[in-house]
Amino acid sequence: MTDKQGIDRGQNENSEGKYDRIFKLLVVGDCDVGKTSLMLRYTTDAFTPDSVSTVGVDFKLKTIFKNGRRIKLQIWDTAGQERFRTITTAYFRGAVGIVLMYDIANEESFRALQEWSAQIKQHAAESTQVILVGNKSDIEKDRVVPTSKGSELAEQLGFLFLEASSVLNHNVSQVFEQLVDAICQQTTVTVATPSAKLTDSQPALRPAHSCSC
Ligand SMILES: Nc1nc2c(ncn2[C@@H]2O[C@H](COP(=O)(O)OP(=O)(O)OP(=O)(O)O)[C@@H](O)[C@H]2O)c(=O)[nH]1
Repeated sequence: MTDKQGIDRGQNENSEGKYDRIFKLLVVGDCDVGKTSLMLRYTTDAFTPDSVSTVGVDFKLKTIFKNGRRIKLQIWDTAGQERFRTITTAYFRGAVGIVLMYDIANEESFRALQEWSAQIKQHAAESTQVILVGNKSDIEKDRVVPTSKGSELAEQLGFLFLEASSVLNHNVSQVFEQLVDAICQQTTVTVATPSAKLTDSQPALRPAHSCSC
């Protein structure tokens, strides 16, 4: 059901099935920090140790239930490689939530967060919620980024923060749940209409409308 302003108030159905809300989320960060693994662990509950480097972008869908509403998450996994940067930043537009990742055993991936946050500020909407994720918390012996450094940076940037491990399935669902909670707490979120196409050549959703979860 769509009201006069074109805002979806009821249940919609498109080729991806029924939903009340659809949120476009993006997973970004340097190469090899574990973006694909996190997305796959969350959407398929599987971990594949020999995952291949993402080329461009890819997405997976997952439906969750919140306050009796069916929320479809459209989770976009982006390539960490610099050569894909122009493509991946185009996908920031229309994202209501971003998972920004680094590897707790890779100092360079942590330093790169300054550049990633600058890209987010430049290309994403001001209302976009961001969660900083220190990944690979299972390899504590190789840790070079203390938890306190991660949480301090997140606080400074105004982002949520968690450490996670796709290997151990530690905090994986919490990453997405906390991000969705933050999105739902806002009064204005981007809502896709039933006609929104899930193609990788059409990354943008419809303009922001007021709604709550
Ligand atoms: N120990 C450990 N290894 C992980 C974890 N998550 C991913 N990895 C490994 O890290 C490597 C990179 O994982 P990917 O998920 O492909 O990383 P990515 O960020 O998607 O990489 P790009 O697509 O190249 O940007 C792979 O060898 C994974 O098996 C984790 O939580 N713990």
